[in-house]
Amino acid sequence: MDHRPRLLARTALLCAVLSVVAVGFAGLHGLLVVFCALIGLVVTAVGGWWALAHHGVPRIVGAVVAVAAPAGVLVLAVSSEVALLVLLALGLWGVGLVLARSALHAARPPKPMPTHEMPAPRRPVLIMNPKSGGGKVEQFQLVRRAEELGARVVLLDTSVPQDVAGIARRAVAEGADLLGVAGGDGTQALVAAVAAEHDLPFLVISAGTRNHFALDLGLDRTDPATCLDALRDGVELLVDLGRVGELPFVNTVSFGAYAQIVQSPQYRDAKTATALDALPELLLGTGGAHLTAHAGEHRLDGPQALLVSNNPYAAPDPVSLGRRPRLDRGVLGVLGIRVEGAAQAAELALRGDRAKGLTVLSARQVTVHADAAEIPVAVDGEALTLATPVVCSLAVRALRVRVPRGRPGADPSQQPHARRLDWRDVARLAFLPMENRT
Ligand SMILES: Nc1ncnc2c1ncn2[C@@H]1O[C@H](COP(=O)(O)OP(=O)(O)OP(=O)(O)O)[C@@H](O)[C@H]1O
Repeated sequence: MDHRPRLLARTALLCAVLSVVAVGFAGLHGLLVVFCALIGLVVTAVGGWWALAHHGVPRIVGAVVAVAAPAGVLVLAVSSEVALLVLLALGLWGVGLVLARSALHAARPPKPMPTHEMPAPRRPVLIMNPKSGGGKVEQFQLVRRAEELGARVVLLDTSVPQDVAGIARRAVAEGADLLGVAGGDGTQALVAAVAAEHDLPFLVISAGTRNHFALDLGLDRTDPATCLDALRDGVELLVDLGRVGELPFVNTVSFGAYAQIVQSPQYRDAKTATALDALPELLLGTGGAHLTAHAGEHRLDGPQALLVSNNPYAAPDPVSLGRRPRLDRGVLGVLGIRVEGAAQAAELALRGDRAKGLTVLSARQVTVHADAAEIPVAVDGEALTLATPVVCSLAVRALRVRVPRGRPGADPSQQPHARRLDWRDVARLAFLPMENRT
């Protein structure tokens, strides 16, 4: 029997208790510092809301408050007599959190996606975008390396818009027995759909800028050439393929504020300035369509931002989504944000993913209605406009992805511990007999 999870859980609880004891030793002063830190968090969130949701003077005041509040708390904590004890308490709490997450992770490690042995392709065709990732195709000599492994390479001419799905279909008609892409996730999705349509294996080469799909397949994002190893010694994963309206997607479909901002022609050149300019109207509900989403039996009314993903992300954190441990669960991840004022921004800061303004769920289908005939939608990061209602769904395990047998992220149990933390689970793990823990 593995005692590590129990040991980790008990140590985590011990750290948490010691942290409380340290605050207790610091007495009234210590409690005051902790209380001020919480107030500081609330004031920072309120300042942040004013900075994002307003223009002009209120924005400047909000930004100053958002920066001054944590600085003030820091000065107060350092100058107080009990600074060391408070620091110790914070340190213990931090270590406790890390250990608690590790304990839960060790008790129920996510299982890797099953792999399937399939014969190597004999007529692989790889579509490569020389502009992706700032020129990774040339930087990593992908054309030469792929040809050495027996692949035919089609280099995209990016001087005019290319019908990538059409190129892939032609390759299939000419006898390709594998399709692959060295390019961004939008291009990956278009060719993946053609591969799925013909039940052919699909090869992902992480030559884009973000490579989110490659990341969640466990591929090496630092060296796209390693993805070509799948041609020599590969296995297959059966993964889900997203569909939004008539279009395929491999990662995410985004509605609301983000989708609206990336539509803006100025966005590519000045991302932050464009976002700051558009956010007040979008957050206060005057700048975009009113959305209503139906996800299974749930209804999300008026989310300012809505993210639908091909399988749920491990950490329901709207800022850094982390990664999807599996791509074959047959469900969409749904993340909706609705923050209507400074009070709700403060609640979000204090309660994180438990705040009312944040909805996290999974569903087999998501339908987005709007009070407009068309809405901006970002599909795998590409800015599009789609007719409403917009329906998102999944073709379950419809895509055969050929990946190298040895790839760095194959085992999700080795990934950062992003699971939602509930101290009751930690206590159960620490003290209940094995069979009563769930
Ligand atoms: N179908 C296409 N036809 C012509 N040019 C294209 C096409 N798709 C992409 N491009 C060009 O290639 C550039 C790189 O696009 P791509 O999305 O492949 O990579 P990226 O932007 O580096 O990666 P990511 O999508 O991860 O940000 C685009 O800016 C565009 O100019």
